[in-house]
Amino acid sequence: MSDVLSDEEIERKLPEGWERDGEEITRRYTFDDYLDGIAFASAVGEVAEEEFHHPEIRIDYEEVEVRFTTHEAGGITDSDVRLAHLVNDEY
Ligand SMILES: C[C@H](O)[C@H](O)[C@H]1CNC2=NC(N)=NC(=O)C2=N1
Repeated sequence: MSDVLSDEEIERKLPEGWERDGEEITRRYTFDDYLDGIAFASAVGEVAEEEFHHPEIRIDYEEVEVRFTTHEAGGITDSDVRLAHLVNDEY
């Protein structure tokens, strides 16, 4: 099981555009077209399933919010950081 990161490690490891919110890391992605957001969310789901580490995804008009935490560890781990980088690569 991944170990929960310290506050300092989290701040140091946050990928571009991501921020900490309690025991989660999160980023909002914006789109010119609603269906582009839908396609992005689907791509995020594919990555999550491939990596077996799943985010909370909120789809709004022209915006998609992605949130990661490691449920099994009860906090933010390197798995969350790794997936956040992979999600950035889908944007
Ligand atoms: C039972 C547990 O949910 C699974 O082992 C996997 C699936 N996807 C997961 N996703 C996230 N974000 N955290 C987990 O701890 C996790 N665990």
